[in-house]
Order: sequence, then structure tokens, then C-alpha cells
Amino acid sequence: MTVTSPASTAAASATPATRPPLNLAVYLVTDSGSMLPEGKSVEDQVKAALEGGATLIQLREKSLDTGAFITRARALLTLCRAYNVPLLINDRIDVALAVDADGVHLGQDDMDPKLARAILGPNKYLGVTVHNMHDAERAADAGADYLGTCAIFDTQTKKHKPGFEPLGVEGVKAMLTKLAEHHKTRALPVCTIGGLHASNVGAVLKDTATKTKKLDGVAVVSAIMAQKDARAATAQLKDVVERELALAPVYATREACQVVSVAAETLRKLREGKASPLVHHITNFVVMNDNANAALAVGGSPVMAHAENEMEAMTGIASSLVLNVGTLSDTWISAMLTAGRVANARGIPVVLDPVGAGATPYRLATCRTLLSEIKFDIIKGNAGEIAALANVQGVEQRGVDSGEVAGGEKASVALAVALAKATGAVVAMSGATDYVARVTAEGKTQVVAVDNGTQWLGKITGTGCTTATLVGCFAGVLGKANAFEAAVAGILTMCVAGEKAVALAKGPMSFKVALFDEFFNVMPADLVQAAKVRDRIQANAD
Ligand SMILES: Cc1ncc(COP(=O)(O)OP(=O)(O)O)c(N)n1
Ligand SMILES: Cc1ncsc1CCOP(=O)(O)O
Repeated sequence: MTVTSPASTAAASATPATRPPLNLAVYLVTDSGSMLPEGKSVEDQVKAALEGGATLIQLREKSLDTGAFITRARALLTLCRAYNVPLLINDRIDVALAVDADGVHLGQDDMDPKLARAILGPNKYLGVTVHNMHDAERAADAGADYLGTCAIFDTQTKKHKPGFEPLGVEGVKAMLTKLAEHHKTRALPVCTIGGLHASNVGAVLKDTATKTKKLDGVAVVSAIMAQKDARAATAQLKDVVERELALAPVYATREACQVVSVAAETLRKLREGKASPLVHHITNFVVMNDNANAALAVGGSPVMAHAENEMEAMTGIASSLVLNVGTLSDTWISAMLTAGRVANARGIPVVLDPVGAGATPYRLATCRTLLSEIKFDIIKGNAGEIAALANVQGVEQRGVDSGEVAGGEKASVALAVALAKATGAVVAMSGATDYVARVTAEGKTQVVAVDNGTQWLGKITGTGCTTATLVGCFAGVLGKANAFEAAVAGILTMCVAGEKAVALAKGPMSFKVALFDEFFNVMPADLVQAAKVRDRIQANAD
């Protein structure tokens, strides 16, 4: 047995910035046995798979001598480099290090992943096969970059230990649910393997997806290695996988869960009477009474006051201030400016609801004056209002109602971020999906999307203004430093209460009654359970 000397020096190793990106979507695990079509080598099949769009390659050799293993690894590495696709080595850390591959994949009978990580260093990928949560936590603790479940279906390709039962779709789904629930494993990408091919991966990806976590890809052996046209087989797989991955949104990541848990914890304080923020509103005639009732129902203490002479005293004792330009007059504007200055001077969070901002020059000019004189912590508006303030054309404003943003999520996110950048405020933009955007102290944009809600919220007047009230209640508890979390909490509370109310509604008025009951009834656990909050979408806007 000959052992070839290491191919490259440590200095040439890829760093996280330069190494090929880890993408589990179409993950080819090789096999050099009898499944290879006549006349095809492992190298031929891997090359074809890369041409067809494979996103990750694992060299798996169970009986090759070390020297031959290294020779093959080196050949595959050259191929993978040409496609900027990582090459991982199954089981053998020595081979991975010898050729400077991008990492290893280990099973439960292989080296302890912690030890493997120590040997590999931080810049190599480490994947671990997991059978249960215990394995998954151990892998996460060791610094694994991804998890592969044990086999989902029976396969001829791997001989399992006696008694091994494939997980099945329900088993993988259950594992994803548990992975999403644990802070250590929540953010780790996951793939599955075993008996997968183009005609079942779509259903597998769809049927294993949970609200909080879905598979990031599929690993296959025979579906590519045994195919005469491995390139076409890979392309077909990729087509199905990409279509399915794009369809199901994922609602669980570390950051998204954190904002949801802050919302739930703050609602708990309100529910238990541990916080009862005095929310000073200068708001419009249409919603004044409803907003006061909504604030009361969630556990806040509303006050509606707009006489300029009492602003100093009233805003001065408030926990938060909500300014709503829905039914303006010059005297109200003057009162708003005074209240806003008092709030700013005392560190009280201020929410702006720029109702119908683009509808008339008077409203727009008023909003601009308010924005130049008052530092707002949160601006909550529909797309038309946000576009008017951000000076962005093309979003229709009909009175106080708004059209959709043309250009989908990317354009919506860009719009919310534009206003957040221009004003320094957290921007909460309502719509079928609500977006909350901010620029962090470090200058990074952060955006979350809330997919909750119901069309019924658009069938009664003033729900947008009431959302600002709820945001004001949360901001009154959480303070200026947590304006982002307060905005998400207010929106989520409105949306989840709306979803619960629909079941009880016969028409708009019974919906309204049910909605206000749900402001009172909605519990922290309801928010956590119902939340469809997505994050990591800021890249679209940058
Ligand atoms: C992506 C991926 N998932 C699972 C496995 C199986 O790993 P393991 O349990 O270590 O079994 P062997 O591959 O060593 O037979 C894998 N290799 N890749
Ligand atoms: C390596 C491995 N681990 C679990 S199943 C399996 C083989 C999967 O092969 P195939 O994709 O041909 O079913």
C-alpha cells in the first residue's frame, strides 16, 4: 500500500471567506462499486454531476487502500474546484487533510466529532449523521456545519446494522421539529439520505417541512452514480429540489425566534399586570375609542389627549407616545410637535402612524415636519405611506389605503429599509406580509417578515391605527432600546388575534368584536405557536 504525500500546505487552505459555499441542495455521495454504469468511473460520474448542478460532493470509499483513496480524492478535488463546489471525505480525516479537501462527513461509529473538529480546525466543513436529538446536540456542540439524518427509506446501497429501521417521512419530520425547538440545533442545515431519486424528493421535501424547519437538501448515491446520464439525472434532481425549497418558507432561525420570544415574554408581563404602560395617543377621531379599548384589552393604559396645553404634563408621565396623522388640524400638529419634543427629551419611545401620508400635500408636509422635528423610534405604515415618506414612486395610495409594492418581497424589503436608513427609525410596513426593518448600531440592516394575519383585518376600519397602538403598548414596556422587538410584537399580536378571531366571525362586525376579545385573550403561547416570522431576508435589500 503506497501513501502519497500531502498535496498542499496549510497556508493554501481555504478560509471561510474563500472556501466554496456549503449548499446541501443536491448532495452527491459517491460509490465505486458495481452500481457504476459500464465504462463509467467515479471521476466520470462526479464530473457529470457537477455539470448537472450538484452542490456538494462526498467521496465515500469503504474498501479502497489509503493511497488509491488519496489519488481519487485529489482527482475529485480538482474537478470540484473547477465548479467551486466543496469536496468532503467520508469517515477519513487523514485523507481529507492529506489532500486539503473541504471537510469530512462522519457517522456515529466514526471519530468523536469534537475530536474531529479539533483536528480539522475551524475552516473545514464537518457534517455528522444523526439518528436522534442526542446525536444532533453532540454534533452541534462539536461545531458541526450541517447534519445528515440517517436513512429515510430503505436502500440497497448501504448495509445497515441489524434492527435498523429507516426514519420514514414522519421520522424526519419529527426530527426537524425537535431540531427547531433546540437553540443549539435550530440554525444547523439538514439533509436526508436513502432511497431518494427525482420522483420522490419533491414529496419528501414537502412532506417533511414543518412550520419551523425544513430540509436544506437531499443526499443521493444511486440516483446519480448508477445513471448512464448522470448529468441529466442531477439536473432533474436539482430542478425538483430547487422548486420545492423555494416554495416552503422557513419560520425558524435564531434571530426570528428571539423576537418572537421577546414578544411572548412582554405579552406575559402585560397579561400578569407586571407592566401597564401609559400610552399617550394623539390619534384620529375614527379610531380613538377603538384604540383605547385595544390598549386596555392587551393590558396597557391608554390616554387620548391632544390639547397642547397639557402635552408637557401628559407626555411627561407616559411610557410611550403614538402620533397618528389621520384627522389633522393645525392645532393638533402643534400639539404633536410639543408632545414629540417632550418624549424625546425624556427618552420616551415615539411611534409615528403616517396615515394616508401620500394622499394629500398637507399630510405629507406634516409628516415631513414631524420627522424633521421629532426623533421617531418606530414608523408604522402601509406600503403607500412608507413609499410617500421615503420619496419612492410607484406605490398607489388611495386615501388611507395602499396598493401593493411592485417587485415582490425584494422591492418591499428595499422600501422599508430605505425609510429605516433615511430616518434611523424602525420601520414596520404592513401588508399581506408585514416587514419590520431597522439599521443596527453597527450599521447593518435587519429585516424580519411576518406572514401571519388575515384578509379580514382589511374589512374593518382602523386596524392599521390599532396596530400602532399595540406597538405603542409594547414599546412602552420594552423601551427605546428594543423598538425593533416592540414593532414585531405589536404586529404579531394584531395578526395572531386576527387569525383567532376569523373562526368566530360571521361578518365584519362580529369579526371586530371577536378581534377585540382576542386582544384580551391571546396568550404568550399563542404567539409562539402561531408565529410565522422569517428573518435573514435583509440580503435582498442590500
Ligand atoms: C450526507 C450523508 N448522510 C448520511 C451518511 C451516512 O453516514 P454514516 O452513518 O457514517 O454511514 P457511512 O456513509 O459511513 O456508511 C453519509 N455518508 N452522508
Ligand atoms: C450512505 C448512506 N447512508 C444512509 S443511506 C445511504 C446510502 C444511500 O444510497 P441511495 O441514495 O442509493 O439510496
